[in-house]
Amino acid sequence: MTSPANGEPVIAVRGLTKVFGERRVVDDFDITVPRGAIYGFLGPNGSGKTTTIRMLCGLLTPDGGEGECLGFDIRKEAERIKEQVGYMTQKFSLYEDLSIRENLDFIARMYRIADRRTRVEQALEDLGLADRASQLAGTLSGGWKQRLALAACLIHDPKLLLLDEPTAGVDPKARRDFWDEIRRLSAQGVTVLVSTHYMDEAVQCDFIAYIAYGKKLIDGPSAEIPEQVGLETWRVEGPDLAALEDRLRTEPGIEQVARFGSVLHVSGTDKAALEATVERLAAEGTHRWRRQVAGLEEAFIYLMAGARDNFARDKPQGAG
Ligand SMILES: Nc1ncnc2c1ncn2[C@@H]1O[C@H](COP(=O)(O)OP(=O)(O)OP(=O)(O)O)[C@@H](O)[C@H]1O
Repeated sequence: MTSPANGEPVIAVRGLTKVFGERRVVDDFDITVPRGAIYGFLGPNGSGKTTTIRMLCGLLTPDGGEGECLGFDIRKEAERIKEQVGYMTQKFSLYEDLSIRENLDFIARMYRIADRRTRVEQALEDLGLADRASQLAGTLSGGWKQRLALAACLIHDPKLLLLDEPTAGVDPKARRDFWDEIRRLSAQGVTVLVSTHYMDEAVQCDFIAYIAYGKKLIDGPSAEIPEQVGLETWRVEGPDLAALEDRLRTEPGIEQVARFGSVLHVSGTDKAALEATVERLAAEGTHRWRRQVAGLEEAFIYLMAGARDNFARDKPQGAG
């Protein structure tokens, strides 16, 4: 069976393009995903993340572009790709009137898994679902539904997981548990591509691509994203931060004020303008100012703040 060797990327596509009507919803998109990586897709609603994911796994035929996923041609060998991909969609798509075990058994039958019963019991154990195996899927909370959905898309041992906003609407504790599971899978060599709107998920990714209006605006290892965004950041602490926060938002050179506990992180892309403002405010002597290395958190807040729902209007505005 063809499969990418260790050093080869699991996904390598170039110029991926999809047009719906007159809209180019994915535009000349390149992406390379190394084996075992957790790769995050960030971007506003409607920026083309789902469409890209669907083209990568052979569910949608691109109008332009080429490449391989899991060593198979995304245009000509879509069926082979689907066999080895676990795809978790935004919408819960399992049977609500079947139990957890019955749902997994059904999926295992669809994949014609030889040792079906053992595999289902194993999946129940691995995902911590064994105690609830008889519970109807429709009666599960959001976090448990999502765990079941993950178990279902892992049942055939996929090499690549495509997760489309897997934790939307799930509470932070369930989200952390989910991510522990993703890390465990990644450590076993499963490659994960995940789209998200959440900062706490973005910071878990090894690589990030930021997408707006179907175009990839930024991508790279997570640690390099802040530099690419080009934010200069200062931290400030002292009395009455709420009032200071309001004031800072009107000062020149300050594009973002984010609160982290008892400090504010103040950022901008115009270094000189920001420094002039900081110097002036620091001279007042009421607050302590210190230069701060911009992290992924600041970069993420900056990117998402600039983003609006794509295609909500005809003309692009404020992308990224
Ligand atoms: N089958 C389709 N026919 C026509 N337009 C479509 C189709 N599928 C998606 N679109 C449009 O393409 C654009 C990109 O949608 P897509 O779902 O890929 O974005 P997304 O980044 O995943 O958004 P979200 O974060 O909201 O899921 C949207 O404007 C959407 O309405």
